[in-house]
Amino acid sequence: MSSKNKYGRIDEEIKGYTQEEQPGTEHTMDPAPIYDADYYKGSGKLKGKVAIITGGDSGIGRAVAVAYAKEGADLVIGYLDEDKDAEETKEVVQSYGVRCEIKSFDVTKKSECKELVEFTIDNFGKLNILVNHAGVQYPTEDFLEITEEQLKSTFETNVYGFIFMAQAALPHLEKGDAIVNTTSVTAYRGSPELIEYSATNGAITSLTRSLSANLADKGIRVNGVAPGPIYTPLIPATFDAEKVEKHGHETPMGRRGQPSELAPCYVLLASEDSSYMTGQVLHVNGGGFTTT
Ligand SMILES: NC(=O)C1=CN([C@@H]2O[C@H](COP(=O)(O)OP(=O)(O)OC[C@H]3O[C@@H](n4cnc5c(N)ncnc54)[C@H](O)[C@@H]3O)[C@@H](O)[C@H]2O)C=CC1
Ligand SMILES: CC(=O)C(C)=O
Repeated sequence: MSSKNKYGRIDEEIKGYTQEEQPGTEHTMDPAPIYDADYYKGSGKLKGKVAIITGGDSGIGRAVAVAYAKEGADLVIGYLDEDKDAEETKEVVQSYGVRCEIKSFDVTKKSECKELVEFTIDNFGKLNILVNHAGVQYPTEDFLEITEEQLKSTFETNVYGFIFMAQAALPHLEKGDAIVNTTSVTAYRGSPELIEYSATNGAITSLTRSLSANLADKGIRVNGVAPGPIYTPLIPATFDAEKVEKHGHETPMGRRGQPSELAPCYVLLASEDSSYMTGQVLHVNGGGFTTT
């Protein structure tokens, strides 16, 4: 296990490199992302809860899985096809004494989203928390080169997938349960080369606000987290080596974030500690970006 937290690694310079395909893989990343902060101690905030995390095999999703495990939640991890990462996540999560099941699925297919939820109910008998995190991005400098296929993939994964998962989960959610959606800083400040991706994140932010209003009277809360530049497989799998090397350098804090630095926000939004919060987005981005 490569990434127990060391504060000393947070500022680490990273030499640029890339991965061949998306989704990328975490077990091939060097240095490995930090997903398990040893200063983060659980205190039973999610004890007895069952959570689904889409895209939970790696990156931010993996760090959320580890923090949820430390807080006592049983987990189902949904992911596209990165079996080795998913197995590794399952192993780490289980080391914290909770149950974890993993399932490969395609979030763009409504039927497979339904199957992931049914798999959860079959294994755990209930569902309390849905973390919508699976996503794709295709950096494209020339707006005219955004193909219909790319547009479809981005919207079907990042927007349709979130809605399909929420629809599948809703019949099982009760008062006190929660949905947490991952959006992005790009929804708030735009991105010249992630145009349709930023638009999907704008949609996720709006979805979060609207669904929160729709479900408020049921006592089901819907909130979001908007990460800035975070070191995950998505980055070397989609950006060139120079961008990977400089990722996050533009932020006021002058560095990329690590997945472990976001996980506490996902714990907060899933737990009773945020019982009067709904329709909100927490911004974890190294500072300075517009957050309204
Ligand atoms: N890493 C970053 O700098 C930022 C990431 N984000 C968001 O984080 C999410 C990406 O996660 P990261 O943790 O960065 O990277 P990651 O590469 O670890 O995660 C991507 C996940 O999406 C899943 N996925 C992709 N297509 C799928 C499909 N069709 N069906 C099921 N699962 C699918 C993959 O299996 C993988 O687990 C996205 O929603 C992205 O918008 C937002 C802002 C910044
Ligand atoms: C900011 C953002 O969404 C990425 C992927 O860098």
